[in-house]
Amino acid sequence: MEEETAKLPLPDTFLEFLQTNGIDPSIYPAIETTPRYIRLKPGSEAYIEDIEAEIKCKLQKVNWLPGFYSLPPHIQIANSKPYKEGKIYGIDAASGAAVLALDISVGDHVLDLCAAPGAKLCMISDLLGDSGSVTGVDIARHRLAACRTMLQKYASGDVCRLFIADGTTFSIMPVRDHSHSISCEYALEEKQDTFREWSSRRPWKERKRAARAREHAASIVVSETDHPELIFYGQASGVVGLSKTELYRIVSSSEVSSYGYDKVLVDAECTHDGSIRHIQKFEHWGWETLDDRVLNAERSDILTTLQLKLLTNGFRLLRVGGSLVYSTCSLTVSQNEDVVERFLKESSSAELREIVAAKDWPCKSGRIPKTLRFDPVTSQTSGLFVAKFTKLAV
Ligand SMILES: C[S@@+](CC[C@H](N)C(=O)[O-])C[C@H]1O[C@@H](n2cnc3c(N)ncnc32)[C@H](O)[C@@H]1O
Repeated sequence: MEEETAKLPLPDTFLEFLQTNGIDPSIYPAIETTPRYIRLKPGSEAYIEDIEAEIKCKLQKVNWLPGFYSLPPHIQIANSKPYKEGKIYGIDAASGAAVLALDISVGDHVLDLCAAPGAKLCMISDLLGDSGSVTGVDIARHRLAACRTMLQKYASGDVCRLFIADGTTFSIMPVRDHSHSISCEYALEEKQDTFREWSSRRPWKERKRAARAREHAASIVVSETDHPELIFYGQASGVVGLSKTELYRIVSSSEVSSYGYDKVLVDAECTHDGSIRHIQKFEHWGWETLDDRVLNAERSDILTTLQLKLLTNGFRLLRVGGSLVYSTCSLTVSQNEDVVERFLKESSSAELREIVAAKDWPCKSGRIPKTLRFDPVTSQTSGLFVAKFTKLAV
């Protein structure tokens, strides 16, 4: 281990950080051998041989994760034809596992509270097909715009809607009743105030208003007093034909218990220290920037407070009996098990659940039983922490 650590190009401050957090530094050199992963767009199975020919390598099926294939670490897919044509997604297998942990069923209404840039949201949407709905929320406009581009590229957006919003206060319910979108009478009554089919060419007035909002928004942060800005909705997302009053309706907690989301993913903002490819980028960015983006951030309470708030609000929007998955690509205890413990202490209706599918996954248990940790050495994936909760009736 000492030999491996000595070979790392990691600065001492980061090594100290890893030691303090009980993180094995040998996960970083493992980048040389950790495979990359792709997920096939459903319907592209027939093109496997063409895809292999285009990216010039054999795809290895990931037996524990349907639709996923591994590639040697040096293979780049971004300029390949199948990637540009939307036949394959670049997504780590651990991220795929976090989505599978949600156990999505046909017709589910799913909330993805930190959605951008959207690899998991696309997977959720593909699992739903043309049933249910996906609501993606993110506070960063440019990142959520990239998510919209991804949905359009893969033609996966039909049941999706995307809101720029603060996930700690987001309150919009899923649209369970789509009858408004087929009722002409209703559409006529609400004509002035009703969402029509989404188009990238927004009416002039709306574009002007959005541009004004952008100017006023302090950098990327959304004003808490504004309604969340809807930047995309698909034809079957339940938004078409809905009035703005209906969309932004405030609901009581008892309504949420029955009509809230069936599944919620909180893939929370974190220090990304488990993402080996992210950490590798500091070689280009300059290791000194690691201090601000990882080390100081981890030391500050702001990040863990944000994570707890995102988890708490995501859980608030869940219906009774629904499931929530909390994940981060940090491997520190403070951003994972500690957040889970604080949340369970404060939320009497929350119960930590075993992730049943995980019996076949190459990961280990977190410090709290039923939570999971993926890392490059154990799992041959990027680092990820995953915990699953259900909402009890109290
Ligand atoms: C780990 S990334 C999510 C990755 C995403 N789930 C995916 O699969 O592509 C965390 C995201 O949280 C967003 N974020 C940070 N603070 C937020 C907040 N208060 N509300 C909503 N999103 C937030 C960031 O902009 C970032 O896009």
